Amino acid sequence: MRPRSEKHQGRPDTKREEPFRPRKPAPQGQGKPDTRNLGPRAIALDAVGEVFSGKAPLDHAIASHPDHNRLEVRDRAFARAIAAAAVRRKGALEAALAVFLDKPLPQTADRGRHVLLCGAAELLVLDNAPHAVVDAWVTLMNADEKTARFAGLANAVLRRVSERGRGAFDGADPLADLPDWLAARWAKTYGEKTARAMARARAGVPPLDLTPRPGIDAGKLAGDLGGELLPTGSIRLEDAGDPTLLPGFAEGRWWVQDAAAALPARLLGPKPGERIADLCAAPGGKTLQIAASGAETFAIDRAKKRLPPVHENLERVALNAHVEAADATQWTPDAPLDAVLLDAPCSATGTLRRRPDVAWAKEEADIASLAEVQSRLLDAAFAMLKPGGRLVYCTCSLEPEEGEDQIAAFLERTGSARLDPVKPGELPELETAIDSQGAVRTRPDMWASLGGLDGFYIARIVKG
Ligand SMILES: C[S@@+](CC[C@H](N)C(=O)[O-])C[C@H]1O[C@@H](n2cnc3c(N)ncnc32)[C@H](O)[C@@H]1O
Repeated sequence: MRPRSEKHQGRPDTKREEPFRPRKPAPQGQGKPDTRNLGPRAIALDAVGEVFSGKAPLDHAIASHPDHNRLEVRDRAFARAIAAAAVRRKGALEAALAVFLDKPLPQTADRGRHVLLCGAAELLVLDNAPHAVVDAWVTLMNADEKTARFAGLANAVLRRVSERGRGAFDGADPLADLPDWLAARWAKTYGEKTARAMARARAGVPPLDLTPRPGIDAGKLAGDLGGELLPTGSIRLEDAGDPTLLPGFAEGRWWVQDAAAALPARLLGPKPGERIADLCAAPGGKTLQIAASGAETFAIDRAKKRLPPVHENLERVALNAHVEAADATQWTPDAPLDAVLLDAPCSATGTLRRRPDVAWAKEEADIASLAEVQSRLLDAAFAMLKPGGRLVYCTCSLEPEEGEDQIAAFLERTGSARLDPVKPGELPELETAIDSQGAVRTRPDMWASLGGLDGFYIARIVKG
């Protein structure tokens, strides 16, 4: 299974990026622009502006748009598909546009540039009908006095992109889709070749991964769902549609969780009767794994507003946990714990294939401040353990400061801590993800033939 192109893709959550054909092409009227049927595109355009200016994450920008609630569900999905494609493939789309632009639009013309980007995204990523696409984006360019002067240019450029833009788009360097600071970082950390493979792997929208509830026949469930059972136990589906409509959702037979995100709790190895804390728990994917083992589970998260999904997930899957809103650096258990899972807040650069906007919501300086938070959380988590207790630390980041460097510094300052190396048999067909210390580093370009996986760092530590 390979990563799919955007036109066939879906997100891991309940929202999907789906192919879309406008019901009716926007009319080619003269004079006052006709903005009928432009609602989803206008929302996508505003959302792209919010993402690139760092004002809001993509889903929030779309859902909080004043016109969002007026759209049918199908049109909301269309708005998201356009905006996500424009954000995900920014560099490649700009490369295709540049071929037909004598010079770039001025720096002051952000909105005009975003019109071209969204139009090109529809043409080259979503493969929508060129005539309707060009008409709609030219009309939108014309509809705003700040961009109207570029309407003629948009018409000419988007037409040419639809006819001859494919080569430049397909040939573009995938690293150009990322903010410059992140592309440079990945190249420095992993080398140009691997960094490019990582960027390429996040260019397509990933499949949907599910974690089956323990005790369920995962092979049979995979067959029932038309999916594939992955070597580490997750089930992978392509073109799954809305997960809440899939068989077994309501009965709690599985939950949505990237195959890499399912590894930390598996490597923790929770056992019935153990007392285990999941310290940064919301929305609760790893809490469910721990609770399903029969361990007494404490799900702690600082963000109270992120806790309702934890409760809803536990209820749907019919599992129990003590759920509490608390800062994990302040929270203390009644008695020392058998194990702690710390899925620390991070830059989330490992999840770009699922959330392409994440790269634009962060700056390089954020990594150092997040690393400080992670360091405090690590110390607090370790203090909660009884002697012999286990700590699994993980982040969905590809940055060493939030992974390898973080754990090296922790082991250096904590005499009673030792790394418990992950054994090859614990990660079937993913043995290459185990580093020389016995920690785990997954990357989006791994498991290429199976459809890739998110980037995670995972270390298992024992208290001496
Ligand atoms: C990566 S997410 C956790 C995802 C979750 N473990 C899962 O698998 O569904 C990080 C979480 O850390 C929480 N968080 C950040 N700082 C925290 C702190 N000091 N104490 C507790 N939770 C914190 C955030 O609210 C966020 O929900």
